Amino acid sequence: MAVCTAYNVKSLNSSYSVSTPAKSHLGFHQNQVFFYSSGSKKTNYRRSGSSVITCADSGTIVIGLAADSGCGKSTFMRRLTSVFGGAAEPPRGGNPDSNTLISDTTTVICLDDYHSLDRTGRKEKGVTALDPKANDFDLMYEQVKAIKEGIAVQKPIYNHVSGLLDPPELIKPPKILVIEGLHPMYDERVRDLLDFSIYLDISNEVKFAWKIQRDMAERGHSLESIKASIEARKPDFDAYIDPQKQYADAVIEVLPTQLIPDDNEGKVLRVKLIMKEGVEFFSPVYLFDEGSTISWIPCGRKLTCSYPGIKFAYGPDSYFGNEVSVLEMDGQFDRLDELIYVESHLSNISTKFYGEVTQQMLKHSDFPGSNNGTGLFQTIVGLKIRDLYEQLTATKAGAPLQATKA
Ligand SMILES: Nc1ncnc2c1ncn2[C@@H]1O[C@H](COP(=O)(O)OP(=O)(O)OP(=O)(O)O)[C@@H](O)[C@H]1O
Ligand SMILES: O=C(CO)[C@H](O)[C@H](O)COP(=O)(O)O
Repeated sequence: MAVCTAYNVKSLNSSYSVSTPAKSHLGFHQNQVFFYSSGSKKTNYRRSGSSVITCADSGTIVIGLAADSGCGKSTFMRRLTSVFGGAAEPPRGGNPDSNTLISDTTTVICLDDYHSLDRTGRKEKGVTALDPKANDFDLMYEQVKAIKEGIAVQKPIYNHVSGLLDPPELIKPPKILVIEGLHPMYDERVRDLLDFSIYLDISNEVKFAWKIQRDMAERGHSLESIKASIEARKPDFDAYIDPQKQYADAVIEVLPTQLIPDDNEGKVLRVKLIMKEGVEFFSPVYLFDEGSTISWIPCGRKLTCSYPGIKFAYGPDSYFGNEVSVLEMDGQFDRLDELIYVESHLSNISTKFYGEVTQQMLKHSDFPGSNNGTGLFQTIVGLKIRDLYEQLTATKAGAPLQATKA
């Protein structure tokens, strides 16, 4: 959707005419003229006289979400889509093994679709899917750029069931495109297209515990095969995936709890939300007092906590040489409805009404991590993305036009 505004247009009257495919969506207000159209980024509108007005498209906003496999990307995407008030579904009538999820506002594409080598090809060449050699970054860049500019693309599909590359599917430009997967911030060209980026940083101990839970309980894998798969991926994970966190605007870091000495169960988690300072349209969340260093145990009269309790921390820090604010939660909630007490002490959470975070968390209490900092911080980042989208769209829509003589 292009929303174009021309300022200081003199002598507007009903005889003003515009030769544009969007003529029916022309609107006047005071001395401004608004055009609404769909299509590519720049559209020229010719006035009946001789001036040409160039206007900018509000375009597609692109969000990058990076994490290793099995680290909560799908769960995060479901929380994000819900913040925009919809449910995401695979493209209708398309490949049943498509990795894409579409809702009214968002389209989530999985970057596994840019694997250039299929499962057999990787095996033959002795490379993992994490190796850049197994991925087509030129195509990823071209297609994300095209979508950002309002152009639909035929994106390949990597079929996780067969391990083959399936025929492509059509991706139309949405309001928000989320590119999720192993490498959204690896290639500098793709990275530069991102309006906001998130890295889910799951420590090895926790990743192992989650993998066991899913792949052993739900997929029937053995403990040995899970260990072997994590070990086999580790060198490439360290070389190509993990370094991307230095570029992220927000990092959700998940660590074992510090509340239970030598805990190795991985059930109680310590979660940090690391937020870069100075990112346009993103103001970091804070606890009590912006910029201060705070330690807070909220358990007591207003928050029920069983062993080992809950501890929050907040303060400024440095992360890969960048100034950041860090909000931390260790422990888990006993009663989600009491989360409102914590929410009311957080600021800059970009809610539209009092208690929206608590409402979202209660709505999805069955999602993994809903009783701890993973669910809380994913929900908050979802709200921040909505806020960023609204600010970016408003800014682009209101950007002064360059009016030039034809
Ligand atoms: N916050 C969490 N707390 C506990 N377990 C979690 C959490 N997030 C994810 N998990 C576990 O990890 C599994 C994978 O989560 P999810 O499907 O969201 O990850 P993913 O990154 O999309 O995985 P993949 O890339 O393999 O599809 C879940 O089934 C669950 O067992
Ligand atoms: O890391 C992964 C997903 O993020 C997968 O391992 C990768 O896509 C390879 O797929 P498959 O397991 O089907 O061979």
